[in-house]
Amino acid sequence: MPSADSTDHEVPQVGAFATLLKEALNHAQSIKPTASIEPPLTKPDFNKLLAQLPTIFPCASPEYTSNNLPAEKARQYAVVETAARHVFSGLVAGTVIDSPEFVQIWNLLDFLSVLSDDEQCDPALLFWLVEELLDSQTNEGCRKIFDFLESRRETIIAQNLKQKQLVILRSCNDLLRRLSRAEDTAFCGRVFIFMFQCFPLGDRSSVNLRGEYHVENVTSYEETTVEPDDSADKMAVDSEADAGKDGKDDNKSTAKAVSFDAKNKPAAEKPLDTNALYPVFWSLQHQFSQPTTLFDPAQLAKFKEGLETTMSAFTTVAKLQRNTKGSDENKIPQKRKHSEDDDDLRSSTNNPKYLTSRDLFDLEIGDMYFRRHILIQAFIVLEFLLSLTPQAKAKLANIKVQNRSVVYGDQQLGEEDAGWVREMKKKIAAYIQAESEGYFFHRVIESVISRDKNWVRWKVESCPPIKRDPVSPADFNEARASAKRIATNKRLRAVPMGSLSLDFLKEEDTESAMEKLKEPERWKLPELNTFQKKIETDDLDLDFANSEKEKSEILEAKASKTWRALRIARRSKLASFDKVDDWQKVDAIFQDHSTPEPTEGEAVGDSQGPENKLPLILTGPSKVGKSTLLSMLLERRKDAFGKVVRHTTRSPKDGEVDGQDYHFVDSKEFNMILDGDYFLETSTQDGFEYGTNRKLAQALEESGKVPIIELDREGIQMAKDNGYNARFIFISPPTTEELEARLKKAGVSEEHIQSTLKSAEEDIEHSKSEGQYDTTITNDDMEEAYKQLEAFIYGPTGGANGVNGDAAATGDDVAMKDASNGDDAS
Ligand SMILES: Nc1ncnc2c1ncn2[C@@H]1O[C@H](COP(=O)(O)OP(=O)(O)OP(=O)(O)O)[C@@H](O)[C@H]1O
Repeated sequence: MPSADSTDHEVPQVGAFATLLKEALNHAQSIKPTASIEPPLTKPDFNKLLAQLPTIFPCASPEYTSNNLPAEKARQYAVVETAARHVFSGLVAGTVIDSPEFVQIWNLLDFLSVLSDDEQCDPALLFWLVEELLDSQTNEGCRKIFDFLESRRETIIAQNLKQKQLVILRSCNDLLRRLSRAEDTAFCGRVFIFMFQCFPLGDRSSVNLRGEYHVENVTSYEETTVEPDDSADKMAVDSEADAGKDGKDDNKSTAKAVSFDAKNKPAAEKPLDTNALYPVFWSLQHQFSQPTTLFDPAQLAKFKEGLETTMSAFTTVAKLQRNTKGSDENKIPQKRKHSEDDDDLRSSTNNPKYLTSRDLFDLEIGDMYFRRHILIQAFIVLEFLLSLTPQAKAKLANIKVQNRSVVYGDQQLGEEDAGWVREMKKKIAAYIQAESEGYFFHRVIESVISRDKNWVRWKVESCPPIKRDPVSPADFNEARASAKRIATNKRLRAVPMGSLSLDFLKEEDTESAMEKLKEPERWKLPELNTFQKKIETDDLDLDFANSEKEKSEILEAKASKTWRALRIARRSKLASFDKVDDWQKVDAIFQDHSTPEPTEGEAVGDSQGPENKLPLILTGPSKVGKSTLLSMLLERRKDAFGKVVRHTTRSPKDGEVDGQDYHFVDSKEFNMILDGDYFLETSTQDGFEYGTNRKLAQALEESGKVPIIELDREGIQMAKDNGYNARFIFISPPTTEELEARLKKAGVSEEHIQSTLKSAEEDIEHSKSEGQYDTTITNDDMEEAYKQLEAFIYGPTGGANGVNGDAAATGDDVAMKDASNGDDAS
């Protein structure tokens, strides 16, 4: 039994427990002879000592019963705390954190953790001591303490977290206040991560509810201007050779930077004045770190100008880098070589600040990763600006309790500025995507930003609890019953509307009944021309109708016939639809009697799918006929294919049907799909999001259909970057004139026609690069193009993602006739 150390402590139990603690420490040292934090000591290591507790505190025994138990327990906790603090302060005062003896503190904390889980001391005691320990140590020492905390995190927060939360939060916040976020980011990050892991996701204790910015993070740079160096027609090329020749360059980095040598510069390329760019570029950091300064119109104007200058400089740099690629002299620096000194420096400082020396500037902007870093900052600030548009604010209007600190109710971004922001976002997105693995990188940024928007919204909503209560059994049963009600068929008609009677199946003679099923009128579609006569008769009847009622009945009947006729004509006479302006006059669809009969294998309503079930992705210039070919395929090969309809956040236009033209969803739903990583491609147009949900394609595949997706070139690239396995088909126009004619016919404005033709040429050029598409089909004659499409789809099963060499042999015609010289390349 431990003896009471009554000379040191007025309360005998304190002395007794302090002695027990010391025994525990000695025991710990004997079973863990190392001086390291690991391994943690656990309850079985201290079982013998725990068994002695009831001799000091009778209430520590599980069998102990008393009416006064809570008071006795409170007294025990106070005694344990006093003794523990006493031992602890003795140890802290007598050992330094780097010494091997300091392991005693870790052992003491482990013992207290065991006591706490055993309900023999206050649950927060361990953290109170940790708090003191943090206060007593330098930053370096605090890192060690965090090594301990991180190593024990799961066990020390597993029980009674509520009682511990406050002290954890207080210690972490105190520590964060001590550490400069700017200078000790990595450690700050550890502290934050520790907090995030300790607290439930929806806990608002550490949320920056007031939306404060870290305004002390000032980026300083050399403000004095430097005269351009005319002696060398280059932009500060840092090469070892130069540095050797010219003593003046001694202070420059010895790593090779991107070359801006005028000799290698394409004639049209504007030279880049990095001296002028330097202050403009670095001044952006001011607005990046304090976006609210942009409420001042002068600051906003400066920001716009600065970002535009930076973007055009980045574009020039990227072009120069592409042009000089391959030349050893002008290699882009991939990584600086670090000397050993550098390594030492990096391990002792965690300096997230930009190095803003003028000497480094060329090297920095020549580095793609550096440029990306800046562009991410720009993206964040642009998103912030967009949150000030009336449209963005309207989305918050239905939030009842708004956290005004993060809404900026009195600020509004004007239409013109909003337009600029959207354009700039597009520009930056295109820039990022064009660089190495840019699509993937851009997608990551988009996902992070869209997630962040959800957090911002949560803050705007004043952080409502995110934990949902479990559904009560009563609610569950009610939901199940109503789902059943909805899903259960209503009373069925004896014969579904428009269906032929199946009564004959009841007949005794099953064989003849089955024969009747084979009768052509049961499964064959009526001939198109049969409708012509019926519609003509309706027209005649209309002329002789005696009353409005009779007239409307005839009109209804005619509409039904016309609709059915159009559906049949759609399979083979889609081109004649252009001649139909009025639904009352559909003669055009009956006129061409040379409709080709369905060829073998092209059976009407044939549901047989191709052997190769890989999804098909169709692309090609606008109005080349993608949708037309796709509709033909869906119609002629019923049940074999299914179109994957894209999602969008924009509202439906006149005539657009939800689920048919697009899935019209709100941003929240869109972001949920994005967050789930279900989009195989996304794009932004006029501020609205578009995306193809791979789940829809998957669902089609699961139902036995081959999914068909219509995408533009960027979409295809994204799908490929995402590793989407599909067959890629490029639809090419026969000539630019023909494409122009189709564009005109479709009512596209002259200005758009020119830009569409230009991008069509780029698409066609791109399609010729090897491995881009599995096949190219020239859509001259629609039926012929359709045949080629089927031939490819049903043809020999080849690879995908542009590796199908066989596909080119299936009659595809890669080249577009060159309209300018009349050269028919086909
Ligand atoms: N081979 C063809 N000959 C003549 N006209 C055609 C041919 N193929 C398609 N068209 C017509 O061209 C127009 C555009 O076709 P469609 O809408 O299918 O193009 P698209 O490539 O899907 O266009 P977008 O990409 O803009 O959606 C339609 O009026 C269609 O009838």
